Amino acid sequence: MTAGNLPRLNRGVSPADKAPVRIVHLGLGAFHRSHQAWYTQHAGDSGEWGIASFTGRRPDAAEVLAAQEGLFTLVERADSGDAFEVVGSIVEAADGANMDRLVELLAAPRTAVVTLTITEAAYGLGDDDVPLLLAGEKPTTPLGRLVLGLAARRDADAGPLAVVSCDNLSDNGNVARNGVLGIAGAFDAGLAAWIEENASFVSTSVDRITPRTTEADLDAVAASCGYRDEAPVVTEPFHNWVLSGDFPAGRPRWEDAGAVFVDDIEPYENRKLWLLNGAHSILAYAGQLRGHTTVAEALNDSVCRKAVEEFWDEASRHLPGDELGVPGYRAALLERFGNSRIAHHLAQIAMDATTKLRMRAIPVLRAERTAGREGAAAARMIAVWAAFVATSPGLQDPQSESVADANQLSGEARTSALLALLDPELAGDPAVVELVHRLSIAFAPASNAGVSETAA
Ligand SMILES: NC(=O)c1ccc[n+]([C@@H]2O[C@H](COP(=O)([O-])OP(=O)(O)OC[C@H]3O[C@@H](n4cnc5c(N)ncnc54)[C@H](O)[C@@H]3O)[C@@H](O)[C@H]2O)c1
Ligand SMILES: O=P(O)(O)OC[C@@H](O)[C@@H](O)[C@H](O)[C@H](O)CO
Repeated sequence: MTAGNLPRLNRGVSPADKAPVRIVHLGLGAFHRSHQAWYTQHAGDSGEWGIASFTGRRPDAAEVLAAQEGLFTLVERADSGDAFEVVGSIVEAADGANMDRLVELLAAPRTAVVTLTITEAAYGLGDDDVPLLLAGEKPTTPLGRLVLGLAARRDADAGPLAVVSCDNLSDNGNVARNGVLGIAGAFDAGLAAWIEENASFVSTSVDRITPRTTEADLDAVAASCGYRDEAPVVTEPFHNWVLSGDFPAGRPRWEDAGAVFVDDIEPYENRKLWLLNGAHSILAYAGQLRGHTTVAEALNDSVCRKAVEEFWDEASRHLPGDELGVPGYRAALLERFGNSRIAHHLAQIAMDATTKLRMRAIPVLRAERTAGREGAAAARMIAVWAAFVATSPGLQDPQSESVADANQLSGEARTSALLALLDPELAGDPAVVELVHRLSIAFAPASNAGVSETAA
C-alpha cells in the first residue's frame, strides 16, 4: 500500500475513548501536544479529563487535528531510534476565533483547568483587546479571549478554576494573572474582583524539546504506523513538569506521569530558564552567526559550546541547593542538545529575543555584578544577540521597531540602545555597555572567521 492509500488516523483506525472536556487549552501547537496532552493521557484518571484545545492565530492546526478526531502520533525521537504513540487526550480542536465555543466551555461548571502555551510575547498583547471588549466586539488575543470566557463563567456562577501557564516565562503564573487582571480591570472592575477571588493562577516550569514537525516526519509515521497522520509531533524522550499552585476544581493526576508539585517554584524555573533556555539563546545567535542551523550543530562548535559552558558556570553560582542537582542537569542537557536526530532549528529559538533575554541573561548578569564579578558570560548572551540583529534586521520581536531604531545607531550607542530594551538601568552603566559591546564585536560576522576559543 502506498502512503497515499493509507487510511487517515482517527478514532476508528486507532480506537480511543473520548473523555469529557474538563480542560480548555489556548495555543494549540506542537509543545502543548508533546507535553500537557501527553501528561494528561498518562494520568491515572485520564478517562475523566478531555482537553478542548484552541489555536492562537490561525485555524489550520485545529482543522487538521479535528479531521483526525483530535488524535495525533507522538514520535519520541531518541538517539537510538523512534517510538510511536497515539495520543487521544485532545477530544476537541477548535479555531481560537471561535468565541462562542470558548465561552460555552469556560462557562461550564465541569471545566476545571485552563492551560496556556501562547508564547512569551503574547502575554503583553492583551491591552489591544480592551477597546474591543468595551465595544462588545470579539477579542483577538489569547488573554483577551480568556477574560471574555471568565466573564461568562462568572455570569453562569460556574465556580472557580485554575489557569496554568505553560510558557517559558519566569513567574509565569503571576505574569498570566497580571495580564488577565489588567485587561479585566480596564473592562469591568467587578469581573476583575471575581477573577481575583475565583481563578487560581498556577506557575509551572515546563520542559520537553519539541521542534516543528516536517514533511519527513509525516512520511516516517506513515511508513511505521500504517496510517496517514497529518499532524504528528516529534519530541525527545525527556519530559519534566514542575507546578506550584491550587486547583480549586480538581485536576488530572499528572503526578502519575512524573509531574512534581512544589511550594516554591522559583529555583526550578531559574534552573530551566537559565540553563536550558539561556543556552538555547546563546546557541541561536552565536550558532547562526557561525553558520549553523540546528542546536546539535552549534553545540558541536567548540566556540559556541564554550560560551554555553561559561554561562552555565556563572548561572550555577545562583542556583543553590543540592535538590536542584545542577551538575546532573547540565550533563543531561549536553546529551539532550547533542541528540542530532532532533533537528531543533536555531531560527525558531532566535525569535522574540527582547522578551526572552530579559529572563535568561539579565538575572544572571545582575546577580554576578551584585557579587562583584563582571558577568561576562551572561553579557555574551546579549552580545551575540546584538551581533545577530545587525545581520538579521527583520527578526521577529515584540519590540522590532525599537530594535530597528537601535540599528540606525553605531558603536556603543547602538549597543546601549539594544541593552536598554532588556534593562534600562544596566544600559546606563558604561562598564556594562563597554563589556557587551566588546564581546559583540568578537562575534560580528566580519571578525567571525577569526573568533577563537580565547577571543570569544
Ligand atoms: N517547543 C518547545 O520545545 C517548548 C518547550 C517548552 C515550552 N514551550 C513554550 O510553548 C510555547 C509554544 O511553543 P510551540 O512549540 O507549541 O509553538 P507553536 O508555534 O507550535 O504553537 C504556538 C501556539 O501559540 C499561538 N501563538 C503564537 N503566537 C501568538 C500570538 N502572538 N498571539 C496569539 N497566539 C499566538 C499559535 O497560534 C499556536 O497556537 C513556546 O513559546 C514556549 O513558551 C515550548
Ligand atoms: O521560544 P522559546 O525560546 O521559549 O522556545 C524555544 C526552545 O528554546 C524551547 O522551546 C525549548 O525547546 C524548551 O523550552 C525545552 O523545554
